[in-house]
Amino acid sequence: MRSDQFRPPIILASTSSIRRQLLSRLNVPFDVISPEIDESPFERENAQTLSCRLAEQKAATISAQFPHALVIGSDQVVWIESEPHIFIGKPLTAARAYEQLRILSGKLVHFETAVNVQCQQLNINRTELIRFLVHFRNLSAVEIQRYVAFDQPFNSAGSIKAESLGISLFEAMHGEDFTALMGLPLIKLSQMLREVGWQVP
Ligand SMILES: Nc1nc2c(ncn2[C@H]2C[C@H](O)[C@@H](COP(=O)(O)OP(=O)(O)OP(=O)(O)O)O2)c(=O)[nH]1
Repeated sequence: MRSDQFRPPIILASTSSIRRQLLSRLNVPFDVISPEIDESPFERENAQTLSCRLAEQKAATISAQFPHALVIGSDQVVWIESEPHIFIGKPLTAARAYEQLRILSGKLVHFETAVNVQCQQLNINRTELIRFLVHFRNLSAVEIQRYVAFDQPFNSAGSIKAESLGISLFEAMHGEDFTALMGLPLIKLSQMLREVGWQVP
């Protein structure tokens, strides 16, 4: 699509404040509408399939109501290298954040972040999955307590805010896009938006 053609309005299908902050970095106008979907995994569903399916479902829920809009959905699934069928969600409380970080201490942890962009009217529907790997340090109980009290990562899958003090919990990290670790892969999303005619930058 040429960049001077009709550009559908953008809707971010999310309840996540960090996703809203991240999308704002791309300097495109957008609205935010929360999708109410069941995020439970299917029987024997792996992390990559789950992440892509939920990102698509979130966007589809909003796209059905606004077929003319370009809807963005995203989902992140976190799992430990040694236990691929146990998914780590958002802790929601300090106690569960503390518990999660005790489990993640010293482990190799995968953050699978999918992003879906769809527009019914323009017959667009594309999903990309960006993987990010974090090797957590061996964390003491006191370090975990101090961290949880400081960052209060209750709405972050895996109980970390990597852009904040969470980075001090890492031994190493590997991935092509740090914003994918934070919850919305902006390098890939920028490319997807350009391909449907949005000028980013
Ligand atoms: N601030 C921050 N948030 C993170 C980080 N890593 C993950 N998150 C957040 C992004 C998402 O809001 C959340 C991952 O959970 P979900 O993918 O289920 O999204 P959530 O339910 O929060 O929002 P949504 O499904 O989009 O309405 O964790 C991080 O390093 N920093």
